[in-house]
Amino acid sequence: MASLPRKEIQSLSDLHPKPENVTFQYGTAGFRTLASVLDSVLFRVGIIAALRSKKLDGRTVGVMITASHNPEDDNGVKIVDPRGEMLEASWEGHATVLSNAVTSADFVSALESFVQTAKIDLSKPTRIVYARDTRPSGPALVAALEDGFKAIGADARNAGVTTTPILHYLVRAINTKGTEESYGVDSEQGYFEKLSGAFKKLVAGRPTPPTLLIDCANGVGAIAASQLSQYLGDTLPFSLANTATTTLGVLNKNCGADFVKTTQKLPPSLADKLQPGERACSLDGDADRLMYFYLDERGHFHMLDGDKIAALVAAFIVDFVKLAGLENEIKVGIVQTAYANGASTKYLLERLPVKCVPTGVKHLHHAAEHYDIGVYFEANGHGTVLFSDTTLATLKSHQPLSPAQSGALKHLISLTELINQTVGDALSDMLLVEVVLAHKSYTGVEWDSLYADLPNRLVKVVVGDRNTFLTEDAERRLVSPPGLQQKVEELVNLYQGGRSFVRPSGTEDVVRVYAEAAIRAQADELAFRVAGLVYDEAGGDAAQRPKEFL
Ligand SMILES: CC(=O)N[C@H]1[C@@H](OP(=O)(O)O)O[C@H](CO)[C@@H](O)[C@@H]1O
Ligand SMILES: [Mg+2]
Repeated sequence: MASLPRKEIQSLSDLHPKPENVTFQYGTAGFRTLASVLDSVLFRVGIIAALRSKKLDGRTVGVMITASHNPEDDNGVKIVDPRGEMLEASWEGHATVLSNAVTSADFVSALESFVQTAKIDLSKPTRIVYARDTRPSGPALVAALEDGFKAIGADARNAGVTTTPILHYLVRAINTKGTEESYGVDSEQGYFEKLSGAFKKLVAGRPTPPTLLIDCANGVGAIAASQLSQYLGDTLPFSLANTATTTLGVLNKNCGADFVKTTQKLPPSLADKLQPGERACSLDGDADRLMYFYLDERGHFHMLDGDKIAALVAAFIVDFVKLAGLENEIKVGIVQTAYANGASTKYLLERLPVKCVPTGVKHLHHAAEHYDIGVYFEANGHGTVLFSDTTLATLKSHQPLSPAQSGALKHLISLTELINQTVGDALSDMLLVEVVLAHKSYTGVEWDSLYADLPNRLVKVVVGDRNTFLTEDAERRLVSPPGLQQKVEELVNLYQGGRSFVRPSGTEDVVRVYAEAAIRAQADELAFRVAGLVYDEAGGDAAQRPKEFL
């Protein structure tokens, strides 16, 4: 039986000491915090990822260094499983424990006991592919990660600076290379060719759409989008904004998908670029989230978020399934979280099965796998469409009975290639939206009119210990602190069309309050009343109470 290279690990680990007084947690988005404290975490993740690969018989696992839409000074790291999916949940706990071992010696002992209890065969090979976004802290963190690889002797491929979804794509492409399930050529070029090739088939014969303005959040999406444009040629003209990937201090600042979703406003930098009647979209810092928006004829801003994308895309896919004569074989379903706008849930429920799951992509992804075609989107614009293996086989073997069926079938197959099924992918989703808009001859206005969003408000509440907040029913109800849920409901009942829920964030040290109601002023009032209630119940200091809380 091979054993861990104790000495190498310990001596390299000494170069990456764990900072005192910091407790790390592998949460919804992996490890994510201030970049300045993450050095030891990266070193250790190098080793943990290697063990994960060994545990999976040497299949390739991914490591992505990014803090997505969070501020530039943050960074983070997450491990990607062989099918391009998020790390299996049980390993999140192991990663947390290992990252918190105090000294190098403690870390090595913790590793040894983990290898034993998890029954990891150390003689297995190790394969890893890793990448980072454009954050200035990236290179140093990559170096720490590489020390981890070196310590355990991992065979690791550097995919450089790229988007999170491209890294997920690479993982799946590497692991399926040369098999029947081949996901594509395992290079960035392979990714761009796959997406652009499918897009061109789907829009063939249609007029060139008006130029799309893309806000790249000054992040890695700017690099990927500009590469993509070379593959698309004039099939989709776009112009890029917020592309300053090397300027300090601008990443995600007053721009990007999270800015648009949380402020429900046009990024100020686009004010002189977007004209009334035109559509645009924003990516986030690692290009896995997408928000669309447009200015109406009077210049008013309208947001088309993840819920609107889900509604647009799901209806389109359902139509093609019917046109292809497959409505009995292939059932389409939707997955949302409690943050989905109530109006979207109502609209979708009238047409399709809809499931609500807890926040976090892995929950949505797993639930979507239960449908033949599962469409999932978080309201914040992270989502994708999954085609089950059976569905893929059905699409391959189905014999169309008419030219119309044959055309629809071909389109469905192209959609399976256009959509990055490993994870939400802003660029792939953007092409998907553009395909639907082109087929339906929709502008932002027609798309927006599918349903009218209920006004809503999201508020953060800083509390002493967010872990005292526990929820049930896909986070829609609080079970602890005791009695609080009932008080929330009493407030909700005072508002027409009111809905509100309270849950601890998985990525920030806050409790989030969401509220919606039939009119804007009421949604705001309900949110701030519930926030005040939460603050007071959690023993918040009266002197520090935010003045907007009611
Ligand atoms: C309200 C909201 O947008 N929450 C986000 C946020 O999670 P929290 O657990 O709410 O902090 O970050 C997650 C990871 O990016 C994302 O999946 C989720 O949708
Ligand atoms: Mg992101």
